[in-house]
Amino acid sequence: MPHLFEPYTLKAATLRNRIVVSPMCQYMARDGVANDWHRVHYASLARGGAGLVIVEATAVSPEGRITWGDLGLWNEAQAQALEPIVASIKEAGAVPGIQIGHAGRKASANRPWEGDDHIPEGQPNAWTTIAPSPLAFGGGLPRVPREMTLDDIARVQNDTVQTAIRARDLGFEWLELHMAHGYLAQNFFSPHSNQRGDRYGGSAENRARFLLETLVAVRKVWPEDRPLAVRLGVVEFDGNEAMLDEATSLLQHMKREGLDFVDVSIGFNTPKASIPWGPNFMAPIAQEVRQATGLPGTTSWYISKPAEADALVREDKIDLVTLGRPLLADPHWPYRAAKELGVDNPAWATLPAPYAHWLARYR
Ligand SMILES: C=C(C(=O)O)c1ccccc1
Repeated sequence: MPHLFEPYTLKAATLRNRIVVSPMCQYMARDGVANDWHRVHYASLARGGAGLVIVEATAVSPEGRITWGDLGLWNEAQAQALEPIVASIKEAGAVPGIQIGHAGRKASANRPWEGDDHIPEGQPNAWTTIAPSPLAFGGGLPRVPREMTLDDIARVQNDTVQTAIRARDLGFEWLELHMAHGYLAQNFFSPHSNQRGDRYGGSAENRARFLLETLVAVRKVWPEDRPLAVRLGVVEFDGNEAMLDEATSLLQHMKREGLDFVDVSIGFNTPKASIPWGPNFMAPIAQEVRQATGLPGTTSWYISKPAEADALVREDKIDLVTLGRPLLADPHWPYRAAKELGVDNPAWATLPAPYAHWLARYR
């Protein structure tokens, strides 16, 4: 059996294979409420055969959205709208996961295909952005965020806990805290965006404090038998070589506090980064982080070929393969990979009966 199609168990979650649908913002919500777009989107991805489907970055509060089209889980109407999505993912045989977070200084933006930039201040659908320090990201995101008070920090951490409780009660079985990609948690962790003089800024330990406190608070409400993960930007590709060591130290501490799994990603916290895009380019970094922390993990970015994805697992670089765009292009990528890798009965190994029956028949 190819390693990519071996089951994977972590705590009480068992994935039918090593393929993960990356949380990918759809920006199609209104007031944070999921709709038919999301129901079809997630059911299709789950029916395509992935082992774990992680629902896109879901905001813990209104000002925590990247754009006005982001999903939210700060109220009961949003929770109710997610119920059928959890059910359809499970019904298709995949594990339902969700990523939650706060956009920090990248918030209050237009949807990527409508500018990918900050909504001009004063426009009716713009809102005040908050972050550790009054430092703008730059480029198309020039707004200077309001510096968070200690009360703001406590509120956002409580918002995150309340969202985790709603996700728990909805039946999500895998929770990922979004601590990457230039959003709020990354804003605290990175010197590019955190120049606070209090206990949340300065040293690496202080810059990690918000992230660690949030992990500890969520762990207290997230069931012990359900995996708790973080997606963390461990490199910035901006010449700051210390960041990987700081991230590794943080993850080691998080593991001691109950973190179960890490999704190794990129900081995306400065427009000056020089990212070495290329096939599977994050895999060696993910392997290094897994070895240094003892955490199981995954990564994504430029992973697209079934044989290469299988090799990443076989060579113990990553435990799970997280795919984004290849699954948008082809939600049945798992079926195609199963065929290519020689899995017996590839249709029945990946697809629901109404599809598998016809694909396996008349061969
Ligand atoms: C919308 C993103 C997310 O939700 O993490 C994102 C941000 C930066 C790069 C890739 C994806």
